[in-house]
Amino acid sequence: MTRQGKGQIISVLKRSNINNKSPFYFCMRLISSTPTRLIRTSCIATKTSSTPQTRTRTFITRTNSTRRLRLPFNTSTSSSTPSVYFRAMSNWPKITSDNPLGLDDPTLFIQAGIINGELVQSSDGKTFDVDNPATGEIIGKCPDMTLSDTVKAIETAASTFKKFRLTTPQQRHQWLINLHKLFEQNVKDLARLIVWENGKSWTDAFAEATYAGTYIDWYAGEALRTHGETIPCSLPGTRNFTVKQPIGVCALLVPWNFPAAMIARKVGPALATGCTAVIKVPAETPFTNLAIMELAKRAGVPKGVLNVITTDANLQEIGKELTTNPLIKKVSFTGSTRVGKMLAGNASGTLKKMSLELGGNAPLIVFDDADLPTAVAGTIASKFRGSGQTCVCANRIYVHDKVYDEFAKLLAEKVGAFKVGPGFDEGVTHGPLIHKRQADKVQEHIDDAVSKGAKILVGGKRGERTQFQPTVLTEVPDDCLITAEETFGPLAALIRFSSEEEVIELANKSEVGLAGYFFSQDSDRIWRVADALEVGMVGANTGAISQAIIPFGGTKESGYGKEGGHQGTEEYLVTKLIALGTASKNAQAPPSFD
Ligand SMILES: NC(=O)c1ccc[n+]([C@@H]2O[C@H](COP(=O)([O-])OP(=O)(O)OC[C@H]3O[C@@H](n4cnc5c(N)ncnc54)[C@H](O)[C@@H]3O)[C@@H](O)[C@H]2O)c1
Ligand SMILES: O=CCCC(=O)O
Repeated sequence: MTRQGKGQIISVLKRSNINNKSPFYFCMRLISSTPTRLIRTSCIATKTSSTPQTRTRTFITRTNSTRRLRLPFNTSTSSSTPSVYFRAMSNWPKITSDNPLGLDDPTLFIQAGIINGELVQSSDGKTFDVDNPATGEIIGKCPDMTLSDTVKAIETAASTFKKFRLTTPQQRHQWLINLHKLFEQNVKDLARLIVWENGKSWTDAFAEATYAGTYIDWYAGEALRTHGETIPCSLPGTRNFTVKQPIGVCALLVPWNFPAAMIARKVGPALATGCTAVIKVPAETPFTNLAIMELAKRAGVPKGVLNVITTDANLQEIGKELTTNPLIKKVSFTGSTRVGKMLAGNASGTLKKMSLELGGNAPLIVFDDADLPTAVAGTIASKFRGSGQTCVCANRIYVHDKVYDEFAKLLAEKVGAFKVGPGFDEGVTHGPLIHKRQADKVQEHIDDAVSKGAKILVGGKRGERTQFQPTVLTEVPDDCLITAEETFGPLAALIRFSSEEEVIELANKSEVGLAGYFFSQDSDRIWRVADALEVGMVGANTGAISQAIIPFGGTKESGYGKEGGHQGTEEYLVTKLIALGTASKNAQAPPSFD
């Protein structure tokens, strides 16, 4: 469904009479009866008693805005003024001045940090802007919180922990159940916030918001399953058992690429186990995180349990505080290997428990016995999610010589049909990249590979701002930037191989090892290759592995610790042994046998 309307020309700025080919300019005011933000124009210039000429120009503007357009109409002899039509896409939220992001529930748009349940500004009064990567337009502001704000948040989390640790599993289960219900009820608003600040397509954002909710649901169950053990005892008169206790105050540092799912899979286990937290949200995407905090409050999570720091300028010193302050007992970080190593170095001074979910450089192998349509679908699912800005994205695609050309053709057909644009636009499958530097990196990887002999089969071009066309490169040599480091963008690099031994060696050459994928219909090979890949997660005949119920995490320099599954719960617990003795008169000595 699209909304349609007609714009009003307010003035024609220039009209050349020199020759028929000169363009003219006009200034127009677009008036929409519906509160619509994205407008596409299609201009029809009519020559008196002749066929109208149509020129289409796509741009984004606010409702009722004035815009200067330069369009090459061949109408210098015409006496008529062109008309402007616009179409607003149905996924664009309906905005008003008191609901600038067009949320069903505008109170979910929070531009503040959170300490002890209060919405707070920075102690030095500074703020930073958050923009929409599709347009560069500022969508809101957040406090640029300081070191002293962070210390206050840590102290709040520490004092709240003394009480929160005593809550029952049933209470925590109920809060998480309530929160999951709120995720479901507000899934569209969460998806809208994701599109506004991260830029991903509406379909991707909706899928992410739904996926995030599954972590809350899973950890609602986990709250009831933090069982200890009883252990046979070798000491007379003693019984051994273990209890699982919450580790304490957690520092949770979340990235921008999955603004709902990453916080959900850290906050979920923290709440399930009775930990409190200071959450450092990314400057690019704070609003989805903050909306989730508002939902947690509505779910009944007590104040002081989840404290949020928003910062941009003070990132370094706040990151340091969160990884060195002795009140913090655990750090969970998702981001680059470079930053992860630095934070782990900081945290080693007080031996904090750490979970690090860092960069990947996933190999994806298509063997000659693969079912090619399955391999193409799996490659697309893995490579292009979030426009390639996903830690488990396939990065190096090894294709057997015998099926290389056919696979490349099938993949290019699908990738060529993708539509890149602002995430709310109807039909857009892939949104822009988060930063210009991400788009530059994709460009650099393409240029490097092409200079070494690779060919661009489809895509390869930049679009408006940070847009990048989904790209397939063929004949990529194994010694280029793409194979050495994760692109984190919509670039599928196809590398030839001819034997299983060779490709396993190439796949394992990377110093990181998060995910790996392969496609084969030979059951013996499936066992062999799944065993041989040096990664934390393997997708065999699938490109989609992410689920709340699995242990998500990597090996080598992709980090350590798991998120999701029951393993993810353990990360927030300490196991305590209690050896319970009895009065010596009751203790039975072990019998002796002749
Ligand atoms: N594993 C993932 O899901 C993931 C997510 C984002 C980025 N990355 C990787 O990182 C690369 C660069 O992206 P980036 O520049 O956003 O990554 P980054 O590691 O610089 O940033 C990731 C997160 O860490 C925070 N951060 C950065 N420096 C920090 C510090 N000193 N203290 C505390 N927090 C800090 C950032 O604010 C952000 O929220 C990508 O190309 C990709 O390879 C991976
Ligand atoms: O990019 C990080 C995580 C993505 C996922 O959970 O699949």
